[in-house]
Amino acid sequence: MSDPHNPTDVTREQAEEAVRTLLRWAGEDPAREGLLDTPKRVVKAYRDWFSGYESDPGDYLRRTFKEVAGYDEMVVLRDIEFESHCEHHMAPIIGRAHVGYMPTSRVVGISKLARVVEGFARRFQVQEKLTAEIAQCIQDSLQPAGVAVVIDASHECMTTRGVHKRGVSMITSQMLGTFRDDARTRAEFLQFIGIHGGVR
Ligand SMILES: Nc1nc2c(ncn2[C@@H]2O[C@H](COP(=O)(O)OP(=O)(O)OP(=O)(O)O)[C@@H](O)[C@H]2O)c(=O)[nH]1
Ligand SMILES: [Zn+2]
Repeated sequence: MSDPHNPTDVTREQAEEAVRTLLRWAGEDPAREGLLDTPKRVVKAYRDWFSGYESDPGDYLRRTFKEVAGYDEMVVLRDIEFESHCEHHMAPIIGRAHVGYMPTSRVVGISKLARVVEGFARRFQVQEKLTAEIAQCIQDSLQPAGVAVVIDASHECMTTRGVHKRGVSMITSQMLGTFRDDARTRAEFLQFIGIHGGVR
């Protein structure tokens, strides 16, 4: 029977077996009582963490509003919290995204910008790609005069393993159109999101 939430060729049973294999690799006994339901829970958690593959984030931006009489300045949504996973270690990336765009004739329901962030975050990512994908999706869908995306995130592959550096955050930005070409527009956006001359 086909499962609308599983567009892949991997069955749930195969995914659960892979979790049991990893448990054994870590030194555990998957048959231990406390771990019996763990593969089922992990597979369910994966459907949540990686639900971004089930949708095209651009679809969230199809519904726009034309009646914005007189408004011709930037729209900024700041501090959009997100969780993602790095594609190198499958470890969490936890952070905030700030998104701005300069509407031309149409605006979008503001929650939809956060949905676009979620749609790309709930995939395996590198932060640079996540930043660029969000910006390009908004640019392609709304065709505004410009888009700005800044992401500030911490990578658990750096904090809980490997180099073990806590408190480090990575900041990336992707500026398109007027945010890229006009220093004053970019500065206003950075001021709106609370980054002044690099100090938050
Ligand atoms: N540029 C970038 N690097 C990332 C991101 N997420 C994780 N990384 C880095 O990806 C790199 C992978 O490096 P490798 O040397 O292949 O992996 P590794 O041996 O596990 O490296 P260490 O983390 O240094 O132990 C590491 O430096 C990670 O910190 C990201 O979103 N962007
Ligand atoms: Zn990583």
